[in-house]
Amino acid sequence: MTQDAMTSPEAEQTDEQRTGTGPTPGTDGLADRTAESEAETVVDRTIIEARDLDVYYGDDQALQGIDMEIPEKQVTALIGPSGCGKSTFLRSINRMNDLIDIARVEGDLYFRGKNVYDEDVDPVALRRKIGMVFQSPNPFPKSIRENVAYGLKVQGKDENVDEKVRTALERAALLDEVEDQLDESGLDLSGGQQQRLCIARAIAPDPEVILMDEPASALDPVATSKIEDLIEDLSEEYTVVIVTHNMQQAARISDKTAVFLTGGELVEFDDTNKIFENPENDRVEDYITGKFG
Ligand SMILES: Nc1ncnc2c1ncn2[C@@H]1O[C@H](COP(=O)(O)OP(=O)(O)OP(=O)(O)O)[C@@H](O)[C@H]1O
Repeated sequence: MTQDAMTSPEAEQTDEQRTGTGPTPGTDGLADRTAESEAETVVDRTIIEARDLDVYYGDDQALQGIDMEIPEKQVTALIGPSGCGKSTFLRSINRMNDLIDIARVEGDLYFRGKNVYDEDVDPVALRRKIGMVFQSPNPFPKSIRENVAYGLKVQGKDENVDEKVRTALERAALLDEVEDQLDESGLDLSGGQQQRLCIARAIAPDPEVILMDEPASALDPVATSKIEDLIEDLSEEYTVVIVTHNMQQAARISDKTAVFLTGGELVEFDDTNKIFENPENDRVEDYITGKFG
């Protein structure tokens, strides 16, 4: 998927708006971060948990029985050969697969202990807590300021928009470069700057999780390096889950690595050092050492 459906007007229109009254606070069925984080401060706390998750496209099964616990405020990389289901898993976390007619999900996917597939979860609200950045930088054909302010306006967060825009640009390591051109088109920026603008757009509504689907694959090495530094910085504040084809990138920036292999199986999930230095599974070792894939 190349379209930034997470933050696009189409995504807001396509999704059915549902108002939930679940067991957790709020009207979207989802827990409130402040209340939870005050209650508990545990290192390596799980924020996303998949339990026996299967995803099908029509009759074809793309993911098989995935079990995974993703820790809060760390970088988790999803790696594996083409077609093994990495993007499908990423999209299942914030229900982007809902937008694909033939996609069907079975099993459980919890965000802070709440199953995101429960009836009372509003997928649009879920995507505000779990933002997404795609492979190709795709700013709207609008000013830099409007690009970042988009998510805030949709939510009716109209107060202090300029300040919030600046904060998001600063967190995305872009403010210094664009401070004097906030009213110029986002499309006039370089590819790397456009991708950081898309990251600023994703973080402006203050999500808890940022999903990234090969965010640097269309960029040159210098721009890639900036995005990698940024991802490491972002993980102090956010949970980052990133799909990458680049094993060196996964090794450089992630804390945990999940290795998917053909058939949509999660073969190994562990600390990144362990996966790259001493994997348990022979097929993972073969993949890491380039014997296949
Ligand atoms: N929208 C879709 N409709 C039908 N089948 C799909 C769709 N998206 C993915 N698939 C299929 O599901 C399987 C997993 O695809 P997915 O894109 O999740 O894998 P991936 O590991 O992210 O691949 P890549 O690294 O090439 O992006 C593949 O067989 C793919 O053809």
